[in-house]
Amino acid sequence: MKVNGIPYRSIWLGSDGYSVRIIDQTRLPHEFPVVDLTTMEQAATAIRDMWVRGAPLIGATAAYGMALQMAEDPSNTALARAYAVLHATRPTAINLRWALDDMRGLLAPLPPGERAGAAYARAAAICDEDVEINRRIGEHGVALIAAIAARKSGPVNILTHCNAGWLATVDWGTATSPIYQAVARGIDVHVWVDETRPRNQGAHLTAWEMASHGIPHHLIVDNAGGHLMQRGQVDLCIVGTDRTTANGDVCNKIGTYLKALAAHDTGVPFYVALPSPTIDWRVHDGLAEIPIEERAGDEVTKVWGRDPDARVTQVQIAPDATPGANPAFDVTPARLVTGLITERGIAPASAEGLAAMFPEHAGVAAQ
Ligand SMILES: CSC[C@H]1O[C@H](OP(=O)(O)O)[C@H](O)[C@@H]1O
Repeated sequence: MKVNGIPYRSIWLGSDGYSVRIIDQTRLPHEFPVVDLTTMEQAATAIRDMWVRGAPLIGATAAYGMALQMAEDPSNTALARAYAVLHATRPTAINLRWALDDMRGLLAPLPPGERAGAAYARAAAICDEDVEINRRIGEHGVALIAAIAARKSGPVNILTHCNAGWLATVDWGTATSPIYQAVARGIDVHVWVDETRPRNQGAHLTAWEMASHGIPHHLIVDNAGGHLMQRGQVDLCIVGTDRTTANGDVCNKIGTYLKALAAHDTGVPFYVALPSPTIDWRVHDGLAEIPIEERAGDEVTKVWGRDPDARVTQVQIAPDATPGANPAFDVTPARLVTGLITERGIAPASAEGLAAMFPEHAGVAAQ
């Protein structure tokens, strides 16, 4: 997307043809630092410490992490170590394993001398594929927004949780792609942006995306969504996902389940924007099988922001003696999901719905 009129992706190859450039998202919205990754270990750090985050972008960064390793040392030992180090960075987003399996499957059979070139080419292709997938998600999802706009006066009020924007992907975003495409078509929208404690990806990232794009929006506390739904102030919920099971259970940022419960109770449509690499076809019970990342407690007891002297700093909001508990994701059962907006169309949140949309995976899902 454009930033001050300049088109950006969230990850791109440096002009040297070797380094990988990213935006350090931990510094947004107050700074926009572009960082050069030059080693696999730096790519792992970027994922683990959430300089980059969002399932598709995590996968893309891991793919380039493998390429950086192959450029430095294309041996079988280095390939295995790169897979292990990158895979250990974060446990929940399936795109990480998907990308690493894709890269290892490509590279392992190749002679070491051919691995670096193949790795960079495949990492670039994964990025391009993500952009096209998200563009298509937008094309399918915008119809939902247009249908609401056709039957109401005033803006279509959309609630989203965390950041499933272009910053969470290579471009367009998943949950935001229908919003961007609605705006491009002149549809009047307004976005309720959940701040999304404790990392505040909504406040720091989604609000920044909406403001940068001139899209009307308000930042709200996570606990306000149900209240707004009860009062008819939310027409549609669209969220992202980090891993969706073969039967449509959706793992996403902590707090998503509570929004889905409120939407179900108030009759607000609750859609999940779902690129197919985020489907884990081997999993059928999200609650039982999806690993939920536990992050540091101080992400709960401390918060980042800009002080009156314009310094980006961290302050403590709880007593010294108070530990934080910090599950980073939750699982929304398929029964609470109105539909899954994929790059091929909108599917019911069910095994049948996903198998019909992606018949080539039906065999794996049936196991
Ligand atoms: C398009 S995936 C976005 C997804 O990723 C976020 O998690 P995190 O920021 O921790 O990587 C969040 O769950 C978003 O919905």
